Amino acid sequence: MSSQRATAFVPGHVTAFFSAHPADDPAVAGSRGAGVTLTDGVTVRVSAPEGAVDAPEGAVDAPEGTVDAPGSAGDAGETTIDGEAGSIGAVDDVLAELDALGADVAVETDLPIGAGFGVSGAAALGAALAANEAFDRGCSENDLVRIAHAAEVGRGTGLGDVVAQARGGVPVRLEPGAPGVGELDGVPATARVEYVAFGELSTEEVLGGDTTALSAAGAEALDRLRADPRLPTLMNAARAFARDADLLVSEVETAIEAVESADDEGTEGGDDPGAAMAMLGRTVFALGTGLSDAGYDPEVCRIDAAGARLVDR
Ligand SMILES: Nc1ncnc2c1ncn2[C@@H]1O[C@H](COP(=O)(O)OP(=O)(O)OP(=O)(O)O)[C@@H](O)[C@H]1O
Ligand SMILES: CC(C)(CO)[C@@H](O)C(=O)[O-]
Repeated sequence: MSSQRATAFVPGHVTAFFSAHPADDPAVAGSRGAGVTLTDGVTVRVSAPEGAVDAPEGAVDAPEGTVDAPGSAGDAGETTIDGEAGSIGAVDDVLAELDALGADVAVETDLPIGAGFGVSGAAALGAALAANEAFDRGCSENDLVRIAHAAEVGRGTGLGDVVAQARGGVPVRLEPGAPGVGELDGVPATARVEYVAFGELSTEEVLGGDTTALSAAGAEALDRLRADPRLPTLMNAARAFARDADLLVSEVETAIEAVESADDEGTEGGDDPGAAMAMLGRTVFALGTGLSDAGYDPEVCRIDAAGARLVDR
């Protein structure tokens, strides 16, 4: 059935550690690693222009010349980010792939952009889910994840966020790539998540540089998590990764240390999973109450249980 407007919600995704696996084929390119998906995420509403969706049988024809031919994309639509005109390259590429360039796209998020929450991947995947529905394109979920993954990888704004966001929970990327190529597992867990974003770190710059040392550290972290798929091990491996990959920024290092000290002084005996750096942003995240215990004023959400989905809005 065709509908002219559809909305999707896609969880934010914080990568705890990763190794980069570039390839010419964007479905094969990606990352290994692990992270957490968040109940804080990105909502994407797509509106198809009149006439861009095949009219149901028996529908009255619109007067000639007033609408585009059924199925055509028509003139380029508008994208807004939190109500302001803007653009996200991966979203444009998703719309082009779905022959939906005429769509108006409204991206809404409380998450900061460029600070390690995978907002561009979420926007791309949300646009794919919502445009498929609004334009009645008939793609499967795997098709849409593939399209969004290829757009995100093609733009250099992420490698593994889209597949993780499609899954939800605590995704572990065992093999890089889109559905049918990559392989996912997960840590079966839920938790409160706290985070403080201090600023942006350019994904394109890090991925465009030499990733050899980073990827070696990411491979080691993944081995540790596979041997013990639990949240404290995820956070320990993430802290070691940020240090070994030489990505740790000073504000985040200070916050991680403050969380550790507050935990040592706590009455519970220092068993909190602690804090780590969000890849790739100047952002610290903690599982539990570590950041608030350490005197920060963090945003608070939870691990998202469901993954990307269409919503009634
Ligand atoms: N206000 C904005 N600030 C930063 N980027 C923006 C903004 N508006 C649109 N963009 C676009 O959004 C994309 C941001 O991608 P980028 O990979 O830097 O961030 P991200 O997806 O939020 O997360 P991550 O840091 O996890 O990779 C880019 O394509 C950029 O051009
Ligand atoms: C490269 C990356 C860290 C950017 O957010 C992420 O996409 C990932 O883990 O592949």
